[in-house]
Amino acid sequence: MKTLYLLRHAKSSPYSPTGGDHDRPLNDRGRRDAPRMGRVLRKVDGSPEHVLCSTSARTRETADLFLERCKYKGEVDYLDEIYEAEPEALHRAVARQGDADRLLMIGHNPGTELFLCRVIGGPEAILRVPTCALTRIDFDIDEWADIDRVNGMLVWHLIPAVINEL
Ligand SMILES: O=C(O)[C@H](O)COP(=O)(O)O
Repeated sequence: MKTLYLLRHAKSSPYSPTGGDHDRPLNDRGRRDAPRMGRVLRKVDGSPEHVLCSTSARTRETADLFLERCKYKGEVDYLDEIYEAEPEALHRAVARQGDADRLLMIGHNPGTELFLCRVIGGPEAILRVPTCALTRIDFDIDEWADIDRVNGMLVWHLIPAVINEL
Protein backbone atom coordinates (compact mmCIF):
# COMPACT_ATOMS: atom_id res chain seq x y z
CA MET A 1 0.00 0.00 0.00
CA LYS A 2 1.11 3.58 -0.69
CA THR A 3 0.05 6.65 1.27
CA LEU A 4 0.05 10.13 -0.23
CA TYR A 5 -0.24 13.28 1.89
CA LEU A 6 -1.21 16.41 -0.01
CA LEU A 7 -0.50 19.77 1.63
CA ARG A 8 -1.44 23.09 0.07
CA HIS A 9 0.97 25.84 1.15
CA ALA A 10 -0.10 27.95 4.11
CA LYS A 11 -1.62 31.43 3.70
CA SER A 12 0.70 33.69 1.75
CA SER A 13 1.32 37.41 1.66
CA PRO A 14 0.28 39.32 -1.47
CA TYR A 15 3.58 41.25 -1.32
CA SER A 16 6.70 39.92 -2.94
CA PRO A 17 10.22 41.27 -2.29
CA THR A 18 10.95 40.97 -6.01
CA GLY A 19 7.45 41.66 -7.34
CA GLY A 20 7.27 38.11 -8.65
CA ASP A 21 4.63 35.60 -7.59
CA HIS A 22 7.27 32.90 -7.06
CA ASP A 23 8.89 34.92 -4.25
CA ARG A 24 5.83 35.72 -2.14
CA PRO A 25 6.37 34.63 1.51
CA LEU A 26 3.78 33.40 4.02
CA ASN A 27 1.80 35.87 6.12
CA ASP A 28 1.36 35.66 9.90
CA ARG A 29 -1.58 33.26 9.64
CA GLY A 30 0.40 30.98 7.36
CA ARG A 31 3.36 30.97 9.77
CA ARG A 32 1.01 29.98 12.56
CA ASP A 33 -0.87 27.27 10.62
CA ALA A 34 2.06 25.42 9.00
CA PRO A 35 3.78 24.21 12.20
CA ARG A 36 0.43 23.32 13.77
CA MET A 37 -0.39 21.10 10.81
CA GLY A 38 3.09 19.53 10.97
CA ARG A 39 2.51 18.66 14.61
CA VAL A 40 -0.83 17.09 13.72
CA LEU A 41 0.78 14.80 11.14
CA ARG A 42 3.51 13.76 13.59
CA LYS A 43 0.90 12.94 16.24
CA VAL A 44 -1.53 11.16 13.93
CA ASP A 45 0.72 9.22 11.54
CA GLY A 46 4.34 10.19 12.22
CA SER A 47 6.72 11.71 9.72
CA PRO A 48 6.51 10.97 5.96
CA GLU A 49 9.27 8.98 4.24
CA HIS A 50 9.85 11.41 1.40
CA VAL A 51 8.79 14.96 0.48
CA LEU A 52 8.17 16.70 -2.84
CA CYS A 53 7.73 20.48 -2.75
CA SER A 54 7.17 23.28 -5.24
CA THR A 55 10.10 25.68 -5.57
CA SER A 56 8.13 28.84 -4.64
CA ALA A 57 8.97 30.80 -1.48
CA ARG A 58 5.51 30.13 0.04
CA THR A 59 5.79 26.35 -0.38
CA ARG A 60 9.42 26.31 0.85
CA GLU A 61 8.50 28.30 3.96
CA THR A 62 5.52 26.01 4.55
CA ALA A 63 7.82 22.99 4.20
CA ASP A 64 10.39 24.42 6.65
CA LEU A 65 7.81 25.15 9.36
CA PHE A 66 5.71 22.03 8.81
CA LEU A 67 8.61 19.56 8.55
CA GLU A 68 10.49 20.91 11.55
CA ARG A 69 7.45 20.35 13.77
CA CYS A 70 6.77 17.02 12.08
CA LYS A 71 10.37 16.01 12.93
CA TYR A 72 11.12 15.02 9.34
CA LYS A 73 14.84 14.37 8.91
CA GLY A 74 15.00 13.35 5.23
CA GLU A 75 15.60 15.18 1.97
CA VAL A 76 13.09 17.48 0.27
CA ASP A 77 12.87 17.36 -3.53
CA TYR A 78 12.10 20.91 -4.65
CA LEU A 79 10.55 20.60 -8.10
CA ASP A 80 9.73 23.44 -10.49
CA GLU A 81 7.16 21.22 -12.12
CA ILE A 82 4.98 21.40 -8.96
CA TYR A 83 4.90 25.22 -8.99
CA GLU A 84 1.36 26.30 -9.96
CA ALA A 85 1.06 22.91 -11.70
CA GLU A 86 -1.84 21.32 -13.50
CA PRO A 87 -3.12 18.09 -11.90
CA GLU A 88 -1.53 16.05 -14.73
CA ALA A 89 1.94 17.34 -13.78
CA LEU A 90 1.35 16.48 -10.11
CA HIS A 91 0.25 13.02 -11.18
CA ARG A 92 3.44 12.52 -13.21
CA ALA A 93 5.65 13.68 -10.33
CA VAL A 94 4.02 11.17 -7.96
CA ALA A 95 3.96 8.31 -10.49
CA ARG A 96 7.74 8.31 -10.92
CA GLN A 97 8.54 8.07 -7.18
CA GLY A 98 10.45 5.07 -5.91
CA ASP A 99 10.46 3.11 -2.68
CA ALA A 100 8.92 5.53 -0.20
CA ASP A 101 5.55 4.20 0.94
CA ARG A 102 4.51 7.46 2.62
CA LEU A 103 4.97 10.50 0.40
CA LEU A 104 4.14 14.15 1.14
CA MET A 105 3.63 16.64 -1.70
CA ILE A 106 3.46 20.39 -0.95
CA GLY A 107 1.90 22.46 -3.70
CA HIS A 108 -0.68 24.96 -4.87
CA ASN A 109 -4.29 25.36 -5.86
CA PRO A 110 -6.14 24.83 -8.08
CA GLY A 111 -3.87 21.90 -9.04
CA THR A 112 -3.81 20.25 -5.62
CA GLU A 113 -7.60 20.31 -5.26
CA LEU A 114 -8.19 19.01 -8.79
CA PHE A 115 -5.57 16.27 -8.41
CA LEU A 116 -7.05 15.22 -5.06
CA CYS A 117 -10.60 15.06 -6.41
CA ARG A 118 -9.42 12.96 -9.37
CA VAL A 119 -7.33 10.44 -7.45
CA ILE A 120 -10.21 9.69 -5.08
CA GLY A 121 -12.43 9.10 -8.11
CA GLY A 122 -14.78 11.96 -7.38
CA PRO A 123 -16.12 14.76 -9.51
CA GLU A 124 -14.18 18.02 -9.45
CA ALA A 125 -14.94 20.18 -6.41
CA ILE A 126 -16.03 17.22 -4.26
CA LEU A 127 -13.60 18.58 -1.65
CA ARG A 128 -12.47 22.09 -0.88
CA VAL A 129 -8.74 22.53 -0.19
CA PRO A 130 -8.09 25.77 1.75
CA THR A 131 -4.54 26.94 2.46
CA CYS A 132 -2.58 24.55 4.68
CA ALA A 133 -5.17 21.78 4.30
CA LEU A 134 -3.57 18.36 4.74
CA THR A 135 -5.12 15.25 3.21
CA ARG A 136 -4.24 11.56 3.49
CA ILE A 137 -5.05 9.25 0.57
CA ASP A 138 -4.23 5.53 0.57
CA PHE A 139 -3.70 3.50 -2.61
CA ASP A 140 -3.84 -0.28 -2.80
CA ILE A 141 -0.75 -0.46 -5.04
CA ASP A 142 2.88 -1.59 -4.67
CA GLU A 143 4.44 0.99 -7.04
CA TRP A 144 3.65 4.66 -7.44
CA ALA A 145 3.64 4.06 -11.19
CA ASP A 146 0.39 2.11 -10.66
CA ILE A 147 -1.41 5.11 -9.19
CA ASP A 148 -3.80 5.05 -12.18
CA ARG A 149 -4.85 1.49 -11.50
CA VAL A 150 -7.09 2.15 -8.47
CA ASN A 151 -8.94 5.03 -6.96
CA GLY A 152 -7.31 6.40 -3.86
CA MET A 153 -9.14 6.07 -0.56
CA LEU A 154 -9.65 9.34 1.26
CA VAL A 155 -8.58 8.54 4.84
CA TRP A 156 -8.80 12.05 6.31
CA HIS A 157 -8.87 15.69 5.27
CA LEU A 158 -7.78 18.28 7.85
CA ILE A 159 -8.20 22.02 7.54
CA PRO A 160 -6.63 24.72 9.76
CA ALA A 161 -10.00 26.30 10.64
CA VAL A 162 -10.90 23.08 12.46
CA ILE A 163 -7.46 22.16 13.81
CA ASN A 164 -7.03 25.61 15.33
CA GLU A 165 -10.22 25.14 17.38
CA LEU A 166 -9.05 21.91 19.04
O1 LIG B 1 -2.45 27.80 -3.85
C1 LIG B 1 -2.76 28.81 -4.47
O2 LIG B 1 -3.94 29.22 -4.55
C2 LIG B 1 -1.70 29.60 -5.21
O3 LIG B 1 -0.42 29.22 -4.85
C3 LIG B 1 -1.89 31.07 -4.94
O4 LIG B 1 -1.61 31.31 -3.59
P1 LIG B 1 -2.43 32.39 -2.73
O5 LIG B 1 -3.88 31.99 -2.81
O6 LIG B 1 -1.91 32.29 -1.32
O7 LIG B 1 -2.18 33.71 -3.38
